[in-house]
Amino acid sequence: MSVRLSTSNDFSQIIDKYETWMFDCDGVLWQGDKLIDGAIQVLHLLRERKKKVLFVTNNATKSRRSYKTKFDQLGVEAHVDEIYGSAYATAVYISSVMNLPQDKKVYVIGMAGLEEELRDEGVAYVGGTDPADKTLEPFSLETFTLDPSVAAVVCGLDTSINYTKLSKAFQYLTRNPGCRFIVTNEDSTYPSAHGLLPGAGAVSAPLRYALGKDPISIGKPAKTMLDCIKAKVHFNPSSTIMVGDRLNTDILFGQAGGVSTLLVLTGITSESEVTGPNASKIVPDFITASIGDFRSATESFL
Ligand SMILES: C[C@H](OP(=O)(O)O)C(=O)O
Ligand SMILES: [Mg+2]
Repeated sequence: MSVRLSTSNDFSQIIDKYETWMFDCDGVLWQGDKLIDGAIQVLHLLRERKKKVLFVTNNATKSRRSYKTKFDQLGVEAHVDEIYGSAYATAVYISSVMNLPQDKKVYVIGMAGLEEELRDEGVAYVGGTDPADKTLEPFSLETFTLDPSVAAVVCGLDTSINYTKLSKAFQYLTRNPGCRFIVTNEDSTYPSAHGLLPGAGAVSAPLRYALGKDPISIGKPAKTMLDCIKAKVHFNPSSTIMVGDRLNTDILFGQAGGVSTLLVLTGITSESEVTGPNASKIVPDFITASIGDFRSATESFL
């Protein structure tokens, strides 16, 4: 059973216990461009207490650099080397784990942030934000020229997803021998400031269905994301806590990495999913309504 945090003493004890804090972003720190109440103060408090702060997001629409800009615009202190996004982890996976040969490239379904991370890792790509693919014209297989150097299809959240992109991806995956199918993450939904929208998993779902094949998924809960963090940051799992709003990504990710987990209820997961009669089998160590609740920890030091 999860421990429900409520008193200022509960929050103080958690702060004392954990040295490394991994924060999910959408649904924990913000919803779209709207900050969660108290997030700035709580992050400030953790930094004051010399905690290590990391941001671990499945949202692949932004690169680490563009996340830094978002943090700056929202007035939240963050440094590029603290930010781990699934776009970055995907680019690192392709360049350093898959070792994509220099003469090969990937076909991208995704946005500018994913392209930026691929460029930074020296991965050549086609598709993505190319205006030629951003069309509502019917796709013509007759006039399509298959690029034999495409060795992987990478799919992330793409708010301009269309039939042309899906068809091209399908052609590469079925006609280029050995072409790999990689997704940045599989979140079924995305918590915008105004409510839920289809997530990256929903964007790649038509391809999975058409191919009858599961992709390699890089983001939480996959170990690939954790390996990417471990390659750069040293942390002791027993004094690390993962704070997230989704059970099957954030909380599973934390559990797989052997770190403690805290669920907040400002994003995807509702209270009934953790406490109701049909509660999920994924049980976080701690639950609180919002990250802002940690502000009350300051009260116990007054
Ligand atoms: C919602 C998720 O981002 P995260 O919650 O991991 O920051 C995503 O954009 O798929
Ligand atoms: Mg989230």
